[in-house]
Amino acid sequence: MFLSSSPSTVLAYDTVSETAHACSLTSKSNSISLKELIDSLPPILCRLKMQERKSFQDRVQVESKRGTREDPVTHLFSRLDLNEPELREYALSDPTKKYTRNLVATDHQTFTLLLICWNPNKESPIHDHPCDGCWVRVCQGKIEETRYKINEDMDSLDVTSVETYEVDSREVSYINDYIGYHKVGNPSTNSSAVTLHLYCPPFQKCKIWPDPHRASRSSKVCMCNYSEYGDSQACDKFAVNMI
Ligand SMILES: N[C@@H](CS(=O)O)C(=O)O
Ligand SMILES: [Fe+2]
Repeated sequence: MFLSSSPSTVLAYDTVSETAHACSLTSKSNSISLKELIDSLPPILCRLKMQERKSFQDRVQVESKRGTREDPVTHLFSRLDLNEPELREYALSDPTKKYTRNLVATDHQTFTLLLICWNPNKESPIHDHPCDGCWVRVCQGKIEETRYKINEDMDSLDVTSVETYEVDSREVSYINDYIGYHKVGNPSTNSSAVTLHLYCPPFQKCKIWPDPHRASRSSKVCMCNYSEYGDSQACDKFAVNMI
C-alpha cells in the first residue's frame, strides 16, 4: 500500500560517490527504511518538477543531474536498506517467466517501485523507459546491463556499454531514453537475482526491440505485475508480460 508522505519524514541529502553509470554511498551509515523511501519520494519528486518548470535553465540543471551524485532521487535510493523480511514479502518469483515484476509501492503519479526477480541465465529484451528515468539497485545476486544507442544509418541498436552490478555495493544504476536503451539479465547459470527498480513517473507501456539489427522494428508492450503489495492474487496471472 502507498504510504502518505509527511514533511517530517523527508530526508536530508548528502554526499555520494559516482562511477560511469552508477552512484554509491561512501559509507553504510545514514540508511533509510523502505517506508522512509516511499514517504520521501513524492515530495522530492514534486519539488524537482516545480524547479524544472521555473525556467529552461532550471530544467536543464535538474535533467543533467539525474543519476549523478547531485541527484536527490539517486541519493535517497542509494540509502535504502531493504531488510530480509521485506525482501521475502515482495520478491515473488514465477519460474515460468524470464523475470517477475512485483509492485512494492506507487502513488500512481510520481513513482513506481518494483522488485524484480530474475531466473538464472535470463534477460529482458532491449527496451526503453518512457519516463524521467529508471533507477536500479541489486538486492540479491548479480545482474548484467547492456546499453544501446540507435544507429539511424545502419538501422541498428549498437552496444554502448556492458556493466555488471552486484549486491551490497549500494550502487544505483540510472538510465533514461536520452542516455539510451538497455537489456538487463542474470548472468548466473544457477542462482536467481533480485533487483529494485524505481520509475519516475510510472508508465504502463514500453517499446521493445526483438532484434538489435532492426532498430526500425520495435513493438509496444504492456508492463504487467505478478504481484502487488506482496499479494500475488491481486494480479492477472495470464496477462502477457513484456517477454
Ligand atoms: N524495465 C524493465 C526491467 S529491466 O530490464 O530494466 C521492466 O520494468 O520490466
Ligand atoms: Fe529497464
